[in-house]
Amino acid sequence: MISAYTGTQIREAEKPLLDSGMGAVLMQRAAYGLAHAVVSELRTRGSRLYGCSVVVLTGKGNNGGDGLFAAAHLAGRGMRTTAVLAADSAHPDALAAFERAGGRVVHLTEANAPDLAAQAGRADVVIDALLGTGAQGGLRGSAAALVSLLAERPPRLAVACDVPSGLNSDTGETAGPVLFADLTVTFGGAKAGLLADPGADYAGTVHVVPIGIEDGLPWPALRRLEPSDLATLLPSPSRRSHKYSRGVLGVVAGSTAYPGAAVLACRGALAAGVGMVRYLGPPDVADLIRQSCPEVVCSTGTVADTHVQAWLVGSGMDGADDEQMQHVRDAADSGLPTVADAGALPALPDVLAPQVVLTPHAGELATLLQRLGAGMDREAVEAATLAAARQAAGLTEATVLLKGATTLVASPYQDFYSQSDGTPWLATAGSGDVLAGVIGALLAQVGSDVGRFRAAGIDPDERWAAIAAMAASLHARAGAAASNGAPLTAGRVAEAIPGIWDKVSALSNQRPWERNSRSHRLR
Ligand SMILES: NC(=O)C1=CN([C@@H]2O[C@H](COP(=O)(O)OP(=O)(O)OC[C@H]3O[C@@H](n4cnc5c(N)ncnc54)[C@H](O)[C@@H]3O)[C@@H](O)[C@H]2O)[C@@H](O)CC1
Ligand SMILES: Nc1ncnc2c1ncn2[C@@H]1O[C@H](COP(=O)(O)OP(=O)(O)O)[C@@H](O)[C@H]1O
Ligand SMILES: [K+]
Repeated sequence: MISAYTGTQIREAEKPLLDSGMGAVLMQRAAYGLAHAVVSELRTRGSRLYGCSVVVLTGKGNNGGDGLFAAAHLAGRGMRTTAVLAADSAHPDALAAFERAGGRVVHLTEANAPDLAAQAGRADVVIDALLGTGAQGGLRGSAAALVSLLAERPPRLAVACDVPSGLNSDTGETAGPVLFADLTVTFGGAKAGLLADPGADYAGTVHVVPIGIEDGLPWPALRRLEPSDLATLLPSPSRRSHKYSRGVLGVVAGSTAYPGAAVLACRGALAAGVGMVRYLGPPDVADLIRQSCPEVVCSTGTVADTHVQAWLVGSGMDGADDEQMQHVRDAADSGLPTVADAGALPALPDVLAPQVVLTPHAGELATLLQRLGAGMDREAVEAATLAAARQAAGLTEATVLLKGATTLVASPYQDFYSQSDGTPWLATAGSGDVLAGVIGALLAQVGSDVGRFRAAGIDPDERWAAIAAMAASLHARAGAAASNGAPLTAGRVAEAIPGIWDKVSALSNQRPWERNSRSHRLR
């Protein structure tokens, strides 16, 4: 499990060490980790090190200090280093070390910003050390001008020091221009803003460098499940299992206009290991399901007389079908874990419960928030995904999974997950229906297995968010595997799920020391 923290949490964890006079040591660790990451990245790219040109953009705070000390290390390896000082001062010890190592210093002004941007654009490496966790708002003045110009002609390798400057390290929100990084080298722990869109767009690959504050870190602001977590959390049947003990999912989905959504939701659920799927819906949709997924049991009863462990409601549903909408409300009211997708979202009461997992994309979340009186349109949701998901979970008291390139899950309590394991090829019609099926299948199988989550360090009351994150990760990994860089259809995402399940389950046999490393990369 990868944990991410707000800038404030990281600074509080640093404080006892700073108070005991360890500040310079922490900075050296950060700078060495940054320099080492730059060297590794250049080697991976097959670039030479000696004579390689490095431009470090520096602000006046400790972030600039990290950048200057790192550049001093790189100068010591024979790289041609230039520091662009964007403020009227710079970290004095770091600047002195940089100059001693033979680095060249230039001062940024409004007038020379275009020249320096052109120079940085030609460099082999640009290190962005303008602002870190101490940023108040975005880049301003000549630093903003430089970064805007650099965006037009980006360098071969842009490396952000701790966070891309101008990005809010707590939320991933931006104010003003931000340089897109290929690699963000972040210190002491991942910052939550690097794992939530739009911050994740700017961060590139995130590399965490431990600096010795890790034991003082609090409960993370955000977590990310890794394959080894899936290996621990995914169920496997015991020798005496039968289809009912393995979990039955009830599906209320599809309409005459969108019958395929019900089929895809059922396929997602079947592929994700559920013991049985029972379908409740219009006869024409049921006929299509019988033809496409003969494993599904179609019935005509009500929610109350359909015996299941979890419900999936809403995919491809038509709000005009009163009977179906009544099923949706009954399922959400049943107390059973329920995934509520697409057409179910407008039909549900405002206040729900944590075992109800809502699965909006940004547009649907904006509509939901507007209904609840929180005025956010789609653009506002996309600009502040973490805040929007948190607000929706708080207002509805449900678990909210916000779909997108990064999928965020917010529990109504304190747990948040960010999964980004997929491929943009997943943005294809029906892909969300498959995801709803996977969530439903996992709710039915492990929703009541409190011990499984407690053993994995997850508060049992917060397990609904963990289940949604597990499903998002499985779905995204299946999509990436099925696509392999080429176009994808939703049905193929479902087909790829058992293969991914098998692959990650194999990790549970791995030796624990193979799962840990001191410094790690986030995919
Ligand atoms: N505290 C420590 O000992 C450590 C801090 N580390 C580094 O220190 C960074 C935090 O350092 P600081 O607290 O000095 O903060 P920053 O370096 O992020 O920047 C703060 C400085 O920039 C100015 N500033 C803030 N917002 C601005 C804006 N929008 N435009 C222009 N100037 C602005 C502030 O007045 C302040 O002088 C971390 O991101 C990390 O890189 C690491 O060296 C590890 C150890
Ligand atoms: N750019 C992207 N990169 C990775 N995954 C994406 C991207 N865009 C969308 N997805 C994923 O694809 C799925 C799309 O779901 P949704 O928008 O509900 O589509 P539909 O309604 O057609 O089924 C979600 O799981 C979402 O997280
Ligand atoms: K930075």
